[in-house]
Amino acid sequence: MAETGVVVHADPDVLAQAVAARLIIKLIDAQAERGSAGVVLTGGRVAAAVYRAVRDLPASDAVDWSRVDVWWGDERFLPAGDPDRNETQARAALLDALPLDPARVHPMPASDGPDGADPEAAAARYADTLAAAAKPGHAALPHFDVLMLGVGEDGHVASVFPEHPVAYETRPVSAVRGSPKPPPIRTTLTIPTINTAEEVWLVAAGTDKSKAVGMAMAGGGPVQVPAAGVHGVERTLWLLDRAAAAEVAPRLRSLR
Ligand SMILES: O=C1O[C@H](COP(=O)(O)O)[C@@H](O)[C@H](O)[C@H]1O
Repeated sequence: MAETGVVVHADPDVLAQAVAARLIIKLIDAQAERGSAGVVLTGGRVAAAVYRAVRDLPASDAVDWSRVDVWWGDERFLPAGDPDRNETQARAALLDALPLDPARVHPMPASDGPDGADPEAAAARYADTLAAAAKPGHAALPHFDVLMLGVGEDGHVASVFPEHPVAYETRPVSAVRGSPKPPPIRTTLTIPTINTAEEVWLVAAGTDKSKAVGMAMAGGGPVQVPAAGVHGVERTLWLLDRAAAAEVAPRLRSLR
């Protein structure tokens, strides 16, 4: 049975360091077990801090980065290189410093990419990219060892926003129009796709996240609080700082 864990760290810096260390170990273990590793990145402030911490931790040399597949959970549909793209942020904070195999880095298409400014076509293209990396005989998705998510103040994860049509989407990847958080057009893995990951880590820091985290952990509805609807096949981990954990019931805080 899949387990759920909650780990609360003192502050955002300690949280970023701890998540970075955990990620390095997870990738090392995945490579020892399967020969390669697949990670799904997220965007946002805490994610950027985690990426910088991975870059700066000497233990990251123990990962064979040439055998890591890098995917994204969501993307702001903007031109390549735009500073607001999650890809741009991850490259600047971490990826540019790693000896990755460029063929194994899979950003979501940009708005000046092969499909132009058509996010539905970009989402379909990303679904095809995922399917092409799937193991024969498996569903049309590759193996995700770990999928990281930030948590929005409104409870969104990736670009699945509360009460938005994307919260009901069953295709693997979706365009998002009318996002309540700028920019308005995005692409995202959908909840059913997120929930195929071996481990899902929800990483949140700060008081502004405490309400959403508290509601998600208290069993909020997945359409009203998308963070409540995600889970890993083997493990779901809530990785929080004290401020973000402020509204988590004490009995849930001790889950391991
Ligand atoms: O727009 C987005 O926001 C969320 C949360 O970001 P944060 O800065 O509040 O931590 C992020 O998880 C998502 O990937 C991104 O597109």
